[in-house]
Amino acid sequence: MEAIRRLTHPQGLEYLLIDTPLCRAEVYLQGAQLASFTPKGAAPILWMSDSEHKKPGFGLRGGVPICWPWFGMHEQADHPQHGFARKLIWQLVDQQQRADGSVLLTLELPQSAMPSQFWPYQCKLEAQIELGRTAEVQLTTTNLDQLAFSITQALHSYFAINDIHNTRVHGLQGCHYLEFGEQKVDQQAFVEFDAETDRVYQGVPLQQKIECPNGTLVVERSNSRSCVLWNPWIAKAQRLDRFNDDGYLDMLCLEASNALDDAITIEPGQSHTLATRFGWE
Ligand SMILES: O=P(O)(O)OC[C@H]1O[C@@H](O)[C@H](O)[C@@H](O)[C@@H]1O
Repeated sequence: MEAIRRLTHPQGLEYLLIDTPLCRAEVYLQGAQLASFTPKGAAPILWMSDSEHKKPGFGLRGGVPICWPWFGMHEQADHPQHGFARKLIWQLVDQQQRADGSVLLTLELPQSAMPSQFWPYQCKLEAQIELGRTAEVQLTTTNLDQLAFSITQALHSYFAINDIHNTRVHGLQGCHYLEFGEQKVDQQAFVEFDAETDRVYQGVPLQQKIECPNGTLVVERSNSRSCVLWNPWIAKAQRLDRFNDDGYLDMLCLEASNALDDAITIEPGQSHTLATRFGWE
């Protein structure tokens, strides 16, 4: 069987199915979205909502959505939450199987697909997804305009932690975060969960570990000044589309971001690459 196959989901979205001695993964062209990733012989690393219908035009609720060129709500109400890149069709521009058994995919969001009412700048947006025993997603923004522009962004990873009541996140002790409008500091050695959690940590170390019953996930970020920790808990799970009421029990988002005040300004001719890498320890 070929290691990389291009398939079409029954609802119409095209995706790549990667099956190598190292891992099995799916990457949707919509949003350049890594939708599943399982190292061979190990538990799945990424979570996908059981009620996700995968219809074109909806961001997939799971895997690693790419939030770009802004993260979260925009100050202008008609701008979609988390930007537009996650709902558009990207192009596969390169695929490689490397000597070490890993696969490297390169996808690009064509400028012509970018809605000019939200994004008047000329730029190149490229995602590289490397799939081996670990996975890495890199998002490179290159300014091809005459003017500088600023972005916020996130690689919004949904991790399959199999029991939120028995999950701890390490690597955030002493870090400042903003949650529901309040500035706080994490005092404990680890974060545990017993309520809705929606935090933007700023100036955090570049590695966190998520300890859950399936094992310990190591999550690394680069060129990421902030990270987001999100679990909707009971009431928000009930409000969310394409999210089962009990979906909050086995997912946790730990997102590589440049969010809020951490906007990145990119000068003409310059590039910026945000990346995250994750795998079982
Ligand atoms: O429903 P969306 O647009 O995919 O967003 C999901 C969540 O994404 C998180 O990153 C935000 O911190 C949450 O506030 C938000 O609810």
